[in-house]
Amino acid sequence: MSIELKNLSKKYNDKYAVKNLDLNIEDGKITVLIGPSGCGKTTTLKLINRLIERTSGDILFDGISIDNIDKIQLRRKIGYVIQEIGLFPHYNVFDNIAVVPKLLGWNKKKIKNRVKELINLINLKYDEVINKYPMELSGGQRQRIGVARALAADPKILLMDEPFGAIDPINREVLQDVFLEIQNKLKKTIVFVTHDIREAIKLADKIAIFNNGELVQYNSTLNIIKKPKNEFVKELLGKNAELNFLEFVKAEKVIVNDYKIIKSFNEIKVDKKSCYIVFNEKYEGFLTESDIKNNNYYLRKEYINYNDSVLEGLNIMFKRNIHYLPVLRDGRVIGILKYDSILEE
Ligand SMILES: Nc1ncnc2c1ncn2[C@@H]1O[C@H](COP(=O)(O)OP(=O)(O)OP(=O)(O)O)[C@@H](O)[C@H]1O
Repeated sequence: MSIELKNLSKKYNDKYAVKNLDLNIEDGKITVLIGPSGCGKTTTLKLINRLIERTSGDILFDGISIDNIDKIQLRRKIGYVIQEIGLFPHYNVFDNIAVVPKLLGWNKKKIKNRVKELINLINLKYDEVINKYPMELSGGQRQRIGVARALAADPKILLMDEPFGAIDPINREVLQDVFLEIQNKLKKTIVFVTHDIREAIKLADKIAIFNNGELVQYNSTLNIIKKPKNEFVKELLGKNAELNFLEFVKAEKVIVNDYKIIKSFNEIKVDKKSCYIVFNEKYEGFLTESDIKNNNYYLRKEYINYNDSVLEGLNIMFKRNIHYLPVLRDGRVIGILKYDSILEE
């Protein structure tokens, strides 16, 4: 479900918390809102969820104004995850996740199946956690339960306000990876607030940079890194933005399809593909255009997985002195990393 913010403003007394905000949040993508404290990120999330009312402008969901959507209907379409998650301390994990399905009047069997499915999705073991109370869980586990709870009624939109902010750096990385896996499967429309530029680079399809209630720049992660609009954006990105990008962004985000899959060498034609991938039941290896020109039909075996970082891919390329690298997901080729075009869009 897409969300369009149109000339949206929110004033408290005489001061703008959000000012003349135009933002098209794409369906099925992760949009990250980032900026200094007090710049209006949380206010924007609350406006979308109608926890607070706007002063002026409009918010459209798949083209329909928020004024024409029933508040309860709207909330059902939206899951909300916050930093100190707010799990109910006297409910066990099962009851915490089941809050919304129970409100919706689902039957017991449907609720149990859904809770099981969600525990599986967030990579926890059902029997180990299901009867525990929030205080018996680690911070990371609590946060996962919070995500499961927000997803319980299968909302189309997920609003996440610094959901991993209070987690230590190592567990944070794990949670981010789990989160990306979940998004890969579910393709929700996600608006994610963070302070942490590394987190933004890792998770975002698009980044919206805020300052003083106003939108400074909105673009794909790579375009922002390549063309920061002004000094403020440059400073926010920091010195190592390109390196962060290579380190944190998953290979699948920068693949190209400039390759051909073949079952035998007979299928090789001079059709200007940069790379031929030999694939029978499973991946066997690849040849590059120059291998073919040089009559070198010795299959190269390297590849990386879709969720490895681009930097890992580059590492292999440097070591093996190659410019291409097949990217696999569940044993299938989903594209190639191409040295020349990694930082292109
Ligand atoms: N209920 C309120 N009453 C008055 N002012 C408010 C209220 N809520 C927010 N503000 C002000 O609106 C501005 C934007 O706040 P908001 O919480 O959206 O910022 P933020 O970018 O999420 O900050 P942080 O990263 O610190 O959470 C701030 O100046 C804040 O003080």
